[in-house]
Amino acid sequence: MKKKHNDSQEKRPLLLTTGEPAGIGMDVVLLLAAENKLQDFLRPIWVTADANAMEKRADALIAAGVLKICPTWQTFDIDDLKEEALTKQISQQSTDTDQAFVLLNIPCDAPVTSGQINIDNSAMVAKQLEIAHKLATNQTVAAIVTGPLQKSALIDAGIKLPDGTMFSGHTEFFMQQSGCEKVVMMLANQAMKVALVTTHLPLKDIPAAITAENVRQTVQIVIDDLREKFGLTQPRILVCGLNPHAGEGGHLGSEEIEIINPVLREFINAGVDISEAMPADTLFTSRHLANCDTVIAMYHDQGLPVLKSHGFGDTVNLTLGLPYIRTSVDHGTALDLAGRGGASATSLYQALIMANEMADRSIVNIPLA
Ligand SMILES: N[C@H](C(=O)O)[C@H](O)COP(=O)(O)O
Repeated sequence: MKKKHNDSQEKRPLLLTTGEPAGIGMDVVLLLAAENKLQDFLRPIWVTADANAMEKRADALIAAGVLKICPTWQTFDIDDLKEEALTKQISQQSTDTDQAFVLLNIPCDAPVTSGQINIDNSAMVAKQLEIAHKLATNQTVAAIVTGPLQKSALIDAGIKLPDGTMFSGHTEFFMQQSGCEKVVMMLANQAMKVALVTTHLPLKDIPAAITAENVRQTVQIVIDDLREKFGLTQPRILVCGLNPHAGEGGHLGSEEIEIINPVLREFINAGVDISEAMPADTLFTSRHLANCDTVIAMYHDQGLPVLKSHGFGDTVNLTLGLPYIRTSVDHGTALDLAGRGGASATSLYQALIMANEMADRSIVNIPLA
């Protein structure tokens, strides 16, 4: 593949959604901005938030002694701007390099109180995701980095996924908005990367979701994105079984024999460095992890507790298989810390670093027309 570098592509912004306004999404942006860490990225950082709430949160953090200095930013009302005009207007006006970030103002419908969810503001949270999706799809921004939202608040407000089903997370929202049949949730930190065959499902619904097609699509997306987004040309993958002891030869469950292993053997026979289903309890030991780039787990709480116990706060959540780059923090809204201090911005910083690296890699891989 021929390579080219394109200056305008390189300078495309990273779009950061602050998510739930009562949570710590704005706090962690302000913390990074005050430490001049948003300037580490050779790209503009665009942040979606309510402008008034952001100012009040900065005041609260200064009053709490958490921020020594108040970072400065430039605010744009995006409601008035069509996406095509947005980049032009912002790049014309944002000439002041002292500004830590560009704030895309999405007003809340109700006043924001730190730590207190108000479901009247859930539409504003959903709007952040819609705008992020639009700006990533039309390539105005190089990547989306999402802050935490409160899933229950969106559900209680009656906000649905694009297909009309219950809101269950960014992952499913961006998948449906993009028209993807399947995406893969992966969480990554220094210790390991864990990708999931199923995402936000009740435990009782998981066995039915472990189909040959789901396993096959998951593995293929993981392979493709490890190559494309992480630059791993020959990824080494270990796969958890669904049942204890990976089914103990069929005595503790048959999914491994009937569904999972036949699919994994297709990949093994095609030359992919991937295991058959392994007992999850021993897979996650250093002996196995030392020789593996990614673990594929069958469900959320099979893989993520192990990963988060090795680095909660330094972990990045990302969505594989989307037509754009999306990374995210590994934590929730931490309502008890909002506006008070105590929130850590390390996961957001790691999510920005990962999105930035992936965006740089995607420029190098743009084929010449
Ligand atoms: N499963 C995610 C985690 O453990 O961090 C979290 O629920 C966020 O999911 P979304 O990115 O789909 O909102």
